[in-house]
Amino acid sequence: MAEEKGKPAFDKPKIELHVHLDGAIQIKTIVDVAKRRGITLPVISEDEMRDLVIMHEPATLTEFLGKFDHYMHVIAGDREAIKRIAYEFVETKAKEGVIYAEARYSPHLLANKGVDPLPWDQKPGDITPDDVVDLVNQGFKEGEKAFKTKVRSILCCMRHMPNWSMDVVELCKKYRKDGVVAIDLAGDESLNCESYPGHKRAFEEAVRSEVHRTVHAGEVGPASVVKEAVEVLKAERIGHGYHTLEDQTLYKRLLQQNMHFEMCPVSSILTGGCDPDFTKHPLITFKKDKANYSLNTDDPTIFNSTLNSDYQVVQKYMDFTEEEFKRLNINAAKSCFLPEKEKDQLLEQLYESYGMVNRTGF
Ligand SMILES: O=c1[nH]cnc2c1ncn2[C@@H]1O[C@H](CO)[C@@H](O)[C@H]1O
Repeated sequence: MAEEKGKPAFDKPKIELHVHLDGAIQIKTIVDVAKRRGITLPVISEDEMRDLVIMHEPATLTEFLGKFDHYMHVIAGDREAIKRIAYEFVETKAKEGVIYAEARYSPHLLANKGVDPLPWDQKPGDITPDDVVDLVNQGFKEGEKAFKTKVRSILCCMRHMPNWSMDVVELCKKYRKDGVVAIDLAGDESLNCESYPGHKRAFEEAVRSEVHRTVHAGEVGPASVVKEAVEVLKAERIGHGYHTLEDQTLYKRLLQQNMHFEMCPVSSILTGGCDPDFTKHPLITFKKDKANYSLNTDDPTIFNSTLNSDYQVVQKYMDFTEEEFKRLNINAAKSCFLPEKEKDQLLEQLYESYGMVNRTGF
């Protein structure tokens, strides 16, 4: 899904709330780091590597998650690489006109010490999940200085690794005043929490310590996963949530509660979450109902996309207007996990650049 040429669909400041740091790594960086570390990749050139990593056709979430296996071992366990991907992330977002982003990742999946089992068949090293958070913070801070885009982290628990989740919430608490704004649950949502109490306990601790919460739910899985995210894990935002529409009672209740849905249109097709016909996309219903949602890239490396691709798709196939783009970005700012004062400043910045004197109705 290459970016279409021409003028950006919405050439104004934007907010992005759902993007995986490890799904937003430049292919060039992967190839460079592999060379420096003497890691052999399955292919040689940057073009071949891109071809291997990107999804060309709609597939399944499981096939999509398999794409990370091609390159995570290159970045994991390497200080310079972890810092570099964070710094370059800020640069990319600044170029896309994003003034504030919440980037998510699993600190465990980038570590090579203090994580059981060690991911990606790595040799043991000296980078713990805590070190990973610190390195990403350094990259984001240097990036913010250079490119003026603010980025904060959301730390992911992984559905298939419930024994990591307590660590994740503890890291959220430790870094709450230093770059980390929330906890997430990512990975294969067919594994529910009833059978994985580790996540439930971590999210209970998040509630107790006032750590913000978002959960991947209803992306490819049924509405019951969304229900569980809201009722059991006390999610304040839903990652994706397309399949919420299959339970109209739940959908109406969440509309009433003004629940925020982090929508990723390009992603939703390629992961098999939604019908490939964009003109039938659930987002059209969310828009009609004036729901609270944002537009996001999710994993731009693997979808070969930019934030503009997502804006272009909804403009072209779902009749999104400039007014709707403004409305959804204001909703994103209102639903972001920054402290209230910083959130107000962000909103002011949007109102001003959108030329909105009358702020009612949004
Ligand atoms: O769309 C998605 N749905 C569920 N899990 C995802 C998605 N994109 C990425 N990840 C998973 O989240 C981890 C941390 O960033 C990634 O390594 C990947 O396994």
